[in-house]
Amino acid sequence: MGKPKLLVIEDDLGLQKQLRWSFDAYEVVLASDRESALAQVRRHQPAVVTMDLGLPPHPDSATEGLATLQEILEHAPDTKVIVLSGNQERSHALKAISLGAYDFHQKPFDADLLGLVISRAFNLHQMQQENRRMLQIEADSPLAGIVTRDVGMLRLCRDVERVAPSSATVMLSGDSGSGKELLARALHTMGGRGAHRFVAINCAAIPEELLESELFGHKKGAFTGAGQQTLGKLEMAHGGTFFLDEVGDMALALQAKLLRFLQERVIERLGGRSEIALDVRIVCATHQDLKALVREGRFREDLYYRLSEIVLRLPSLRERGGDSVLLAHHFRNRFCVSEGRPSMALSEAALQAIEQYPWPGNVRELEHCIRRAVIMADGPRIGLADLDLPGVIEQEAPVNLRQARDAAEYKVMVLALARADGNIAKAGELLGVSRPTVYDLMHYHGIRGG
Ligand SMILES: Nc1ncnc2c1ncn2[C@@H]1O[C@H](COP(=O)(O)OP(=O)(O)OP(=O)(O)O)[C@@H](O)[C@H]1O
Repeated sequence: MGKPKLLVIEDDLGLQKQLRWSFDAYEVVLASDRESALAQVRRHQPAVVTMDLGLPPHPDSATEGLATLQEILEHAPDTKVIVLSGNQERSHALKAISLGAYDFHQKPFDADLLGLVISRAFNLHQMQQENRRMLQIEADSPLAGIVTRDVGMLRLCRDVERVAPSSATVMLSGDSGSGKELLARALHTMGGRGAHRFVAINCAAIPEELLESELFGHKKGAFTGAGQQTLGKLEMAHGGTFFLDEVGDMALALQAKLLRFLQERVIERLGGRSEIALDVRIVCATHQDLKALVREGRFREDLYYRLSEIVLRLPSLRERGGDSVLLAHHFRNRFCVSEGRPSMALSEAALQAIEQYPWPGNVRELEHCIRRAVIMADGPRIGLADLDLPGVIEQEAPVNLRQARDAAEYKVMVLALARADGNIAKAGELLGVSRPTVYDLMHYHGIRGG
């Protein structure tokens, strides 16, 4: 990726150069009047612009500058325009802000301070662009609540749309936290059962001896402790959808009862005698290889075929190209709102780590990680350390003497060249070194001549 583009609108050539020297972290493009400024905006679409209000043909008044500002914002309303103004022109600067300028800064400019304002403007612009993209992706979402750009996931969402109106029993297979319940809910609402209940049960989380009454309900006194009649979860889901999570963990005896329900669509409460007919759509999920369990004799083959009329496999998060970063933005937006924090950005290092981390706990792990980071981050930026990812260590500030010297030398070079207005001989005098040494140093630090 190239450097971000900064447009400098300034008719004083000396100042133009000075700004370019000072902000060479950006690709600085220049303009000296309204026409060239608009041409540069159209051509480069810079995120941030610094502008002098006194532009030709009326360098002594703010009219031309304010008109240029208005035209830039009409053409590219997201552009962050920073107005550079003299002390006596405060009212003009305020007028510029009322017309939509992002900020103003007094001349003569202080490179460090203006640098901060510019960098904040770039961050804000980037965040606004990301949010806009996010809203668009959410609006384009193939299924409500599902955020993805991955081809495999998009195909899967289309499959969900297709099977939702049918009465087929669907099995969702995929790693833990990959979104199986989310898809089961989509099947429920899109299958025309949304007015009724979606009831979920996790077979791995409920002790074997309780699971039967959880599923089928019981009559008063059906077993010790059964104080009153209780509806089973299947009955509660009448008219709606019943989601059986981790179905591979169900004990064999109960598997037989579930099979009977799937064949006859009636239940009998524990301790009861009458049969109750139910209209329930069954969706089940597993992270295990059920076929292998069938081979090992731990899962009934006939039940397996009943449950897997249609099998949909969810890719793990690391198989979905680009989705981890996309979801990180999505969760950051969501948690900034729910945790009452102002908008926050994810740092470049954090985004890189998110992209590279394998996410064994899938979307759920990412969701928890971003929630924690939103709560714990000190400033408006989520850094690598805030993510607290196992095995990812933050690069520390250089303690190496050579690196520290290089950094200091670079800073002084830029300053001298700016003061000397790009004149190499003059910069050499200021620095106390010869012209060829200035050239060498410029070459070494990758500083371009102006
Ligand atoms: N594509 C997605 N877009 C947005 N949120 C998602 C997506 N996939 C999953 N989530 C969110 O991630 C979390 C975990 O998803 P879910 O509970 O559906 O996973 P699961 O596969 O059913 O997990 P388990 O197997 O552990 O029960 C939920 O909060 C869900 O809303």
